[in-house]
Amino acid sequence: MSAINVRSTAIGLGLAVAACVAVPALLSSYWIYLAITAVVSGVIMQSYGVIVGRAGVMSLCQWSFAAIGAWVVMRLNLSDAPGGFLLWLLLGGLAAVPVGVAIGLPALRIRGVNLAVITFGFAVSADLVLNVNQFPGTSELKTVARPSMFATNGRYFILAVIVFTVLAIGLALLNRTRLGMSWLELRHSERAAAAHGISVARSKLAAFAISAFIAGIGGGLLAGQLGLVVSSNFSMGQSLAMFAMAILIGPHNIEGAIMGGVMGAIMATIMDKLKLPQDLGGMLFGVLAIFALRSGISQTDMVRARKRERAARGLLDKVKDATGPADSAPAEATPAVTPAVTPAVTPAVTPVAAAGEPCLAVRDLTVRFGKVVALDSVDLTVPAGSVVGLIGPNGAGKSTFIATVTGFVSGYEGAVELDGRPIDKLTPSVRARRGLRRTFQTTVIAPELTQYEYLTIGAGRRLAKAEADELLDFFGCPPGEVPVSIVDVGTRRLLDVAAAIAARPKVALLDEPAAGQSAAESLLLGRRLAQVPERFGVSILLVEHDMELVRAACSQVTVLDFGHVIASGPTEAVLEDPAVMAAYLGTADVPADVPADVPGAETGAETGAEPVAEPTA
Ligand SMILES: Nc1ncnc2c1ncn2[C@@H]1O[C@H](COP(=O)(O)OP(=O)(O)OP(=O)(O)O)[C@@H](O)[C@H]1O
Repeated sequence: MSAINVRSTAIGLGLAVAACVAVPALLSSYWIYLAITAVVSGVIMQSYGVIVGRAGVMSLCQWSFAAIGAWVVMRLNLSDAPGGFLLWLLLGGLAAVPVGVAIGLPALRIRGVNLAVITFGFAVSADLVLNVNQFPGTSELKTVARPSMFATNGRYFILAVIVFTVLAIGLALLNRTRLGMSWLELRHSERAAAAHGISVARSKLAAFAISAFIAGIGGGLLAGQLGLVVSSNFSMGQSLAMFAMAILIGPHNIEGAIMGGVMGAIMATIMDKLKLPQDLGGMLFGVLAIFALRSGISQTDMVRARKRERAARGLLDKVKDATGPADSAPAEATPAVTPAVTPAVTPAVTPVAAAGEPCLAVRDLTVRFGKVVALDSVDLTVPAGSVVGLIGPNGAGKSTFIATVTGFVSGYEGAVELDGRPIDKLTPSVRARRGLRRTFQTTVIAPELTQYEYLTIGAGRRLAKAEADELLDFFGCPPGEVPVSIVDVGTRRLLDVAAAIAARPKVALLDEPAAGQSAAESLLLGRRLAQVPERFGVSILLVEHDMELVRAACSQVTVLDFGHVIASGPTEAVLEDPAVMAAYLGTADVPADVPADVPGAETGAETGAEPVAEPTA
């Protein structure tokens, strides 16, 4: 499921070999030199691909990392250090890593444009330092000694292609790991990443470190190409133009890195031939990049998404044909839950408390937002092997309860215990890894992921295809290859629930998972959720407004009103309690199965966005 695409890799390798044969044999020395420039720029583009394209961090200082690589290579060359050029290249890349991590540290607290300003500041400082201090060897005119095998420009082109290819394969493998996929999730929502147990800090620092390493290698290659480098080779203008190009093209896709490299090399030549100032090229990319930023998607992402969606639509049509018109039967005709798969084959991954024992125990929980007391001394227990409902009118404090228990709201009073152990001091990502997963009222899933990939992120481990298929079938999601971009909002919520369950946590806290579903789909989901503890070994705390769903899923219900628990106990008894109906529905005369999202205005409470602080992971 997460293996590297063999066909694309074989085609890519074939093209690389063809270029290595054709370029030195067929092109004049001028064009060979330009081809080297394109490949070296392509290497540096790959560093933008990691930090800007995948992790979504606005880094404007990749050329400064490249300068560090070049500096190390030239320094080692000047002192005739042992090991030769290839070792120096590696050391140049490694030397950029601690600087990348240091620049990444502010990124743990700062985002977006503010972070761009910090990286810009570093690039400007590096520019100043390089202007004052020459690169080693420039005053002695000691040019970099290339390896004898790659001494000529034709041969050096081959070396550059080898380095580019090795990095591209390494990144393709990395992108399929949890770390690589976590970058995509970070780009879309740090909260969602933390809820999946991803350490936001570690992922961001890793992105900075790896991108700095690649840029450092690129800088070292440039030093080998030019023999001697000067500060203007790593100017701010260059950095900005490459950044703009990265936004526009999307160098996290291999074709984007190649196109970026080629355009970077050719643009300078075209400007030269047209006798136009070089900065004009950078400005042109800058303008185009603004359009890319506005649309939120790079050119290569757009092309890839269209291709993938076309293929997935075919797959969806096939599934529709296979299942026939039964799927489009009226909502009322929906039968009792009939999962299309064989009964549970996958045992729970995390050991859970014995059935009936408290798995999640919350005591005396009080949360204040200024003068608003969102939760007031709330006690709630989720016994192992059960589905517990948490209901109440809009603004009662349900989402705040989930956010607090999962660590997204700090500074609360009370105690939260998971499997008998206090977790109050833990960050959201650590709580998630301990076995507490949550979904959000507003689902944010990176649209470029397939459902399989999203489940893998949620699971936090390699997921067998059969296991992923079982989960998707169980929750009624389309086939796993279908990209999230063409999945409707209601199904994305189900996918989110499936991803939470895929982790086999001790408890999954689901915040209105049925929003966007029809009444029949919602009822079906309720019946499915009721099976989850036995089938997947996961207990559930369910926040919902749909009383039919709550009846179908929950054995116990706790009712909140203005942050207070007003009732708690077996579902039917609680839902028929006149005090609950009065509080929840506004009148005891209204039947309990009327959807309860209507009278929220009676409380005068705010609804909507997730009331949480930024994750502290
Ligand atoms: N970040 C915040 N700052 C200030 N007040 C907040 C914040 N988050 C929540 N509140 C308030 O806390 C109370 C509980 O809100 P919460 O969103 O938890 O209710 P809810 O029961 O989940 O509502 P809904 O059913 O509409 O989702 C509300 O009065 C809300 O306005």
